[in-house]
Amino acid sequence: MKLVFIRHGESELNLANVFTGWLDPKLSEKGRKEAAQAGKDLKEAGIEFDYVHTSVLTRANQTCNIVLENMDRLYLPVEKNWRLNERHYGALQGLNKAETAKKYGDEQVHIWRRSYDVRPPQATDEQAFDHRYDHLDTRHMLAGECLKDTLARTLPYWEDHIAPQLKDGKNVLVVAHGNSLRSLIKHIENISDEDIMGVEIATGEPIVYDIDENLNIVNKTILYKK
Ligand SMILES: O=C(O)[C@@H](CO)OP(=O)(O)O
Repeated sequence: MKLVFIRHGESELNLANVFTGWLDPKLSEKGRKEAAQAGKDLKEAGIEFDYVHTSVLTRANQTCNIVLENMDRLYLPVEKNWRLNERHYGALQGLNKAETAKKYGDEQVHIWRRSYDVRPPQATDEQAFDHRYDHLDTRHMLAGECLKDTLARTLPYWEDHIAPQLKDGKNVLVVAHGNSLRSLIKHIENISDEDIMGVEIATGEPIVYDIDENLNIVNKTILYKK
């Protein structure tokens, strides 16, 4: 079976070097091109999907549509779920990364960005959750996550939605975010808490796994043409 992860194309806030998390920017022009290229590369590689999963954030939804359009597969079923959202960046959301590093130091910002279990400062509930999360009990949700927290809410989605489809012999595409994908990669590749700090995911590059029926990874390739 094939399992493919794609981080959304560059967003307007990636371009502006702003902590994004659950903020909802659109793709930049470069981001739209990256998504189109990813779709073309997947088509050229002859990969067919049975199911598609994405978050409830615009940059991932746009990427998903552009990828499927370029594969001539817009008809595929797509499931959208908040559990695949980017890691919630708490009170850092909306701040410029370089300015924040000047204020708090590079080391502190690196810890907030890449440590496995240090949370960023929490946002207030009003800042943290917009109307699309009204159906969830946000009182019990974190308004600022470390990667460990992100994994705690992506893992149930993996176990209940994605893994059963792979076990059933289906090919699955997941279009999500740098850190929601890092959390899933940590899980499926069994990466240590320390080593995951060094794992970076590029925008718009399909990560293609061949998976056996026990969900072991047989092969991993990254498709890119820049
Ligand atoms: O701002 C964010 O939400 C993420 C992804 O763009 O940034 P970082 O590289 O710090 O994980």
